[in-house]
Amino acid sequence: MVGVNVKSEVGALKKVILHRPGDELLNLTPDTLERLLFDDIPFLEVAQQEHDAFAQTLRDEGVEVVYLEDLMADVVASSPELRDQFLDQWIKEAGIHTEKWRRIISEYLNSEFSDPKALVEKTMTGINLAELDVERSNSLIDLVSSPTKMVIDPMPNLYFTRDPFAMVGGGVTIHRMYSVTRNRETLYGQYIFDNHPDFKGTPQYYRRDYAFHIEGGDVLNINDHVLAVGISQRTEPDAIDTLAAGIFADETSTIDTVLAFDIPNSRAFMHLDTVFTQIDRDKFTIHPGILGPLTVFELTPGADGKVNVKRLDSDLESILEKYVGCPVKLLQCGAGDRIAAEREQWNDGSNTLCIRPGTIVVYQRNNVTNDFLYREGLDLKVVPSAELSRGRGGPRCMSMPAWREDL
Ligand SMILES: NC(=[NH2+])NCCC[C@H](N)C(=O)O
Repeated sequence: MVGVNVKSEVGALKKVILHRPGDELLNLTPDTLERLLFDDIPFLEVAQQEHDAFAQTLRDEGVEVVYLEDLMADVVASSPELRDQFLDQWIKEAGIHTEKWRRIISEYLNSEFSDPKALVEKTMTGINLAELDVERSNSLIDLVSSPTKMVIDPMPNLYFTRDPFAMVGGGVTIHRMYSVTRNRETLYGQYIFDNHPDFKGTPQYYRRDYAFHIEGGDVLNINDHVLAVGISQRTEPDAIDTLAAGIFADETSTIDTVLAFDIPNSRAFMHLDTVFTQIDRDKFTIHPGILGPLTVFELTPGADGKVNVKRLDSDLESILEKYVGCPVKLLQCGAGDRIAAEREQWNDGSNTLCIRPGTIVVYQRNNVTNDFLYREGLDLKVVPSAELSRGRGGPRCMSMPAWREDL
């Protein structure tokens, strides 16, 4: 399958991009957790088993699973120039600005990581000072620095492939991220969408060097005419304006309406998909905590490339009914129990991945919400989640659909 096609949240999933959590998780420490956006340190071996179970669940449902690290390894293997250019940029964006350290790091990578996939994985893992062959002179580093400090940070959030880029219809948005730590992740997407034979030529509606931040957890494809984007901790309204103008200007795109959902700015609700996902043609899961404070704006093409914006003064259900085109049902995380709702939302109870209308992947630990969805007639594919959930992301966060069948 070449190119991308994602014109809904629920059309039969055919191809998805994942990242198997790797040694980057071993470089999380209590001191860096907050900055690296984790709440605890996952046990890597079990996190990998859980992730493999997630990938197998998708394969069993006929989905082609491709890994970000393999796509990037293909790019690195395809040309020595691209490989060098990527490494230079990766070193620079890791905050290494002196000639001396650039040389030490690139020599280390070139001598120890000749295999393209090992090299790509190393760029994800980060580099510890102790790994580098630095002469132990009487320099200040030797005297006061810890020999085991990170020279280059890991990228532990990479297994949330939902966020650094997002498919919008037949195009892609490559993001400027909210946090320094996640901004480096988008390099892989940029190289893959610029160079990989399976993705090259896909229209790019947003680029990583734009000024405003936006993340894929906020981007929901309602149908081939309507895109929903969250205004959240991670996505600025200015980015949605820019994105809407880019989509409306592309003649190949059929999207004529962007809905901006203004959700409260908090860690628990970092993206729209942490509180709201579509699970069937006419059903959504929702965290009751956002129902009150939610405001929705409609963006449509105006004259001379401008974008018209209008505030929608009705409740969420009526808004969805209008744009989805049929009566909709909002199923609440926690099944009406407020404590269960908050507990399970924190562990991604309303963050589901739809495989086809009515069939969804959910985390095992959210049993109150899962029982409720089961009783409402949904077909649940339950995956283990004790370790993966410590990164604060669920099945939707851990997956980037590249191809869904049209509805
Ligand atoms: N689409 C999502 N909800 N992604 C969740 C990402 C979690 C990650 N630790 C972060 O804070 O960025």
